[in-house]
Amino acid sequence: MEAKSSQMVGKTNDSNKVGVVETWLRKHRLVFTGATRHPFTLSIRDGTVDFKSFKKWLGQDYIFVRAFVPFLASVLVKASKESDDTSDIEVILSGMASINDEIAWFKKEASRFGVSLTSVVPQKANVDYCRFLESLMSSEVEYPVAMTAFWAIEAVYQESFAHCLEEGSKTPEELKETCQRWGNEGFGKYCQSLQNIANRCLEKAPDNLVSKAEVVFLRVVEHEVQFWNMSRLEA
Ligand SMILES: Cc1ncc(CNC=O)c(N)n1
Repeated sequence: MEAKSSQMVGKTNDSNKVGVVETWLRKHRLVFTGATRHPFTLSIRDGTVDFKSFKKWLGQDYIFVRAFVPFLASVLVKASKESDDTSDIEVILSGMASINDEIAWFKKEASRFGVSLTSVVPQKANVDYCRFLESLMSSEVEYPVAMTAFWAIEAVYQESFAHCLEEGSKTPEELKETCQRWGNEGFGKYCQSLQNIANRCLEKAPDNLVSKAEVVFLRVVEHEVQFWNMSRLEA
């Protein structure tokens, strides 16, 4: 029984099945942790963060978030054509609604920190990440693959910022709102919904698509690490 259940990981149909995403998270634990426990977010958590780094991240992330909108729209289009569950559209739409809020929040936050969003020059890591997003927008990229990227992008932020709000963290008062934005319980539930959608799609997908999605997951994680690295001031 034991041997069978481990062989069937990600492929079982019982209610307490282990999804494909969980198997990747186990297999690539260290890589994923590199993105969700990055020195930049850990410095927010322990209160040692340099506000210049934070401002640099804020300006760069605004550019990324603007590029994320058409990516979300492309996932919505794929879902409307390829998904067999109409609730996927609702989850994606809720993500689009929160991005709308987020753009307004970035403007408010930037003015509070004295960052001029119109004069931010995108750094190489940002340009590379946005280019990667663009490649995923192609109609040639299948829904399960795009959905995997979508989940991973959101999950890295959720796990990173939720950690800054945990018991014992010394996050500076001025940065708590940022951490709340992605670390709150509602955003956690939204990420779980994205993960469930990804799992459901991947379960039905042929092996070659699952492998493609796994590679995309790892590339998202790499891009996220590079993105955090940009906050280094010498960079
Ligand atoms: C680089 C990066 N990755 C993920 C997110 C979170 N998604 C939307 O806000 C983000 N803002 N920036």
